[in-house]
Amino acid sequence: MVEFKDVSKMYKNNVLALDNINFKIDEGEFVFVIGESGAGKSTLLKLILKEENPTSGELYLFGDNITKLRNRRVPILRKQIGVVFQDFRLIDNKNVYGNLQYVMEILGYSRRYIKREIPKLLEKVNLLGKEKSYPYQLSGGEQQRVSIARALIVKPKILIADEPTGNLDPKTADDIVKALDQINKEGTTVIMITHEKTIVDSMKKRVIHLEKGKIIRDEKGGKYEEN
Ligand SMILES: Nc1ncnc2c1ncn2[C@@H]1O[C@H](COP(=O)(O)OP(=O)(O)OP(=O)(O)O)[C@@H](O)[C@H]1O
Repeated sequence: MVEFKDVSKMYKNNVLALDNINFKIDEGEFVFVIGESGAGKSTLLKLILKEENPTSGELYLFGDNITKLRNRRVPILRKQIGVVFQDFRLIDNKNVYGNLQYVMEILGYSRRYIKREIPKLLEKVNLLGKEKSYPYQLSGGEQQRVSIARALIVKPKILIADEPTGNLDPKTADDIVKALDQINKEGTTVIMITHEKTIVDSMKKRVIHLEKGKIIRDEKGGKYEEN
């Protein structure tokens, strides 16, 4: 589903953010990407989303080599990937329903479909009944669940979560990870960047550990730190 073959990324300032990366993520996997600040985690995501291109190596997504994908084809690729950010990125002056509706309208879905689909999305993240609430009326965990629902609009094959629990207390963080786990169990591949040791240790999922642009560990059922 995602494959990096000898991928390196050097930015224009000569920083080598990724150094000969090799890994493959299969359909249905749940993978944590961990590593210190500057290890290259965000760069890895940017390559998957085609926000950046590798300096060398080959990148495969859904079986296609996307290394040299034409710009006009990038939106089609992105529609298959949902993204969740640490800072939620909701629209403050739209309520929960409006936040989802807005994105769906931009994507060109019909009014009927939107009306039918929003309750299903909210049900998935356990937010039915909160349609009329504005972001400021929601807890951090609820806001993050709205952003997860928004990421699910396109029915993505892959959900990428970039430190989704970074702004949340431990209990709420745990709920968010459980929501992601449930989405994974329903078939979506999940890639989650995190710094939270307790979450990684409790989930016992695959761990890809980056250090200075290199993968220093890729372990199934791994922990945050090596045993
Ligand atoms: N657009 C850019 N131009 C130049 N250098 C960059 C750029 N983006 C990232 N870098 C550098 O590449 C390296 C990897 O950065 P990256 O953002 O991928 O790390 P990270 O693991 O996501 O860090 P953090 O946990 O702090 O978000 C760092 O040395 C960073 O300064």
